[in-house]
Amino acid sequence: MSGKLATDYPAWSKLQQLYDADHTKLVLKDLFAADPERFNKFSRTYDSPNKDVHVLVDFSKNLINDEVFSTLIQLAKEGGVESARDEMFSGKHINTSEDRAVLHVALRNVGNEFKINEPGADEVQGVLDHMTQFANKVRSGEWKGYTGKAINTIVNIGIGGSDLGPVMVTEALKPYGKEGLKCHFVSNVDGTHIAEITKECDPETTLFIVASKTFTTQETITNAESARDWFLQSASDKAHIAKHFVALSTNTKAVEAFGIDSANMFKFWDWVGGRYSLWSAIGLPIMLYIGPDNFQELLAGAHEMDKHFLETKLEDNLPVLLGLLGIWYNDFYGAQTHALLPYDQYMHKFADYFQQGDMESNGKFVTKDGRRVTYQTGPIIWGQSGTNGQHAFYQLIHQGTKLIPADFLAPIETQNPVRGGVHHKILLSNFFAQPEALAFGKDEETVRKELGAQADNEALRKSKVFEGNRPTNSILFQKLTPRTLGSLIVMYEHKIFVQGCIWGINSFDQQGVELGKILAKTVLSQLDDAAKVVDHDSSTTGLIKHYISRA
Ligand SMILES: O=P(O)(O)OC[C@H]1O[C@@H](O)[C@@H](O)[C@@H](O)[C@@H]1O
Repeated sequence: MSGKLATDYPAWSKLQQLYDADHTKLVLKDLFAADPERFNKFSRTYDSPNKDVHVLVDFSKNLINDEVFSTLIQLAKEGGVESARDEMFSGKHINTSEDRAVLHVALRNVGNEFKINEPGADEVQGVLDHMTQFANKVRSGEWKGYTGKAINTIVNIGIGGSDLGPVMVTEALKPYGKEGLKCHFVSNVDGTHIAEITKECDPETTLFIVASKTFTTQETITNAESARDWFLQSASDKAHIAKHFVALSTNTKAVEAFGIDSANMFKFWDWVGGRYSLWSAIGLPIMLYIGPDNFQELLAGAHEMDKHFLETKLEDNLPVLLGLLGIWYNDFYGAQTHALLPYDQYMHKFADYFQQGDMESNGKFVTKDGRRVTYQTGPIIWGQSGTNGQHAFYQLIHQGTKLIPADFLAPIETQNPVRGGVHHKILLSNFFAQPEALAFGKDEETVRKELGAQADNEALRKSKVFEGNRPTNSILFQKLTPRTLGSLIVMYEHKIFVQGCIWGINSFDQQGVELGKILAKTVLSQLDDAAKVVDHDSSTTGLIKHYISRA
């Protein structure tokens, strides 16, 4: 990356000029009327080499014209997206603050197509084999618990990147999950989480997966210790831990100190960021649930999208296009948020997953060379599955005062063609209608006609107007298979990369999560005695003392 500010690029200045001069003219109704080819011009299809992943990205309902589009592409060129991408794939230490390579692409390097020399990259297949052997044993019932029974419940204990990926993917790929195998996820340090989950578990048939890159995360270690206590209440003998606890980590010493046999540790490497780790050993709960073959499909779909990102020219490159469009709204229109709206119930955790993926990556105010940015960086990511969102927050997207660019995602084929597919047709009709309504709205004249005798009621009339011109991407994919999901996740991963590159920030550290952790440690040491509560402001002191006085 160049160490430049985004504002240094001529294309950035040109985009500002285009926005200032033209944004009032970028009216979707007019742009579509003026160009019958707009859909063809501003949409792209992606087909995987063997055609089993198909994705259509329609970005024609964005507030762009030819000039804005070509200037955005120019921005990607000037911003060095291509060279930064090549540096990432080659293993250069682009995570500069931690002096690390960023090689999640090495975790799904199916067929070893990319030549990667980073230490550890040659161990990826060995760990996958280890995971596969283990998953096969558990899934077949060969792996026995301490009383000789097979495992029927897995509990992943992890947080952040060691939780959200496996949660999202196991939910998304439920149709591929092993029947009779229950998957639970404990993340929150709130004792309620582990207490409620263990109520649903039988110690004789439960496998705990302690997932932590560092193996020092307070929440995870606390939950793992509580799970171990709960388990030993029944199993008594510590020797039984080996059959019921495995670890996913980069920290062998800490895993052994916890009492987990290193033979039951699945390793990964410091060049795997937490929020990019579901492809690594962190994916073990996914593999246990959907099986090694489907996990391999997930990796294959991811790898194919990596290749697309690496080899496709910028104008046709899906992550690049999504990234640039996001910058247009984030930095020129002043949009604060971006909504992810999957019309597939199985993807109900998709927005949660990319909240971490995007916001922990690009929520940064200094550039890689330590300068404060003078522009907006990462957007607030939010959303939920359609059609639920429509009956909750779409009011604000349609008629609120904020611009909320949104991605609509939907499968052409449903996994559940209930009553001959009637549900899916209704679902998809909403998927098509909402972006149409957002783009074209409803003007006052139309409302007046519809209202008839009531049209003179001005307040009523105005309340029914939809201004429209609200931008969306519509992303249609064939079916939510493991391979397709792998491709979709990676499309968004690299979108985040493209944006971080242009903003000149390090998308791969997360210093912003540290301060709160340190302060919490200090507070924890003071919570049992009011006399110990020192060195805080009066608000924090008051709150802690109030708690102590009533606890
Ligand atoms: O996997 P471990 O090390 O427990 O970290 C879990 C999570 O911790 C948070 O503080 C963040 O830094 C996340 O990026 C990370 O995924």
